[in-house]
Amino acid sequence: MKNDKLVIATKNKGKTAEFKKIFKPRGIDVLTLADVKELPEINETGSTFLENAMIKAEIVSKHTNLPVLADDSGLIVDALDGAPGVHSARYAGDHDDIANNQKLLRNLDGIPMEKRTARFHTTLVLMRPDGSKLVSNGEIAGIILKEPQGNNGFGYDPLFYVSEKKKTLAQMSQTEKNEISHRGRATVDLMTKFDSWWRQK
Ligand SMILES: O=c1nc[nH]c2c1ncn2[C@H]1C[C@H](O)[C@@H](COP(=O)(O)OP(=O)(O)OP(=O)(O)O)O1
Ligand SMILES: [Mg+2]
Repeated sequence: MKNDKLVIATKNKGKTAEFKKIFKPRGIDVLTLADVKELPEINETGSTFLENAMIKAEIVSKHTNLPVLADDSGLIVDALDGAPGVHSARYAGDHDDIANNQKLLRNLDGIPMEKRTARFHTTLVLMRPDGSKLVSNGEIAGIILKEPQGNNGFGYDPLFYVSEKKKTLAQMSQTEKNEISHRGRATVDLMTKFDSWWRQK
């Protein structure tokens, strides 16, 4: 497993930091899209997390000729019939976390705490240039607060309250978040199959 390279197919700095923390201890050399030259355009046109993760994984693994891990994730809010869902990154503006959080709060205006239930979802696709792949999923349940709390993490973290921990994801350290988050859980699920998949070339 020494000198093995894995490209994380994300432009999201928050995701990148979380994945580096997870994969570096495994002796895997983690590259990101910042290391990829002449990256083709990636349009997330899928209607499911799986479709979008597949789009990212396919484009990047073909282009780099390396194994790639792609993450598509988002926030599913019950009172909004599952929105923003696959559109989480583009809910209010293109990758504008502050605008996205404000729009979420506006759309939940007047909704009482007990009806503000939500979950984060992650689908991971690990793919080789030959198209062979591993897929995993992870979720975490929470409640959307009426105002943000905490400065860690990224995206919707300051609004996402985890009852068991009595704090938001943005009030947790990266290690604490990885232990319980959708992304952390999807990664644990992936890792149960990873070692044997990674060795078979
Ligand atoms: O742990 C999380 N904590 C807070 N917010 C999160 C989290 N995980 C996903 N999210 C939100 C951020 C973004 O609004 C959307 C993901 O969209 P998604 O397309 O998967 O990622 P992205 O466009 O930011 O980066 P990229 O596609 O290059 O991986 O869900
Ligand atoms: Mg995206």
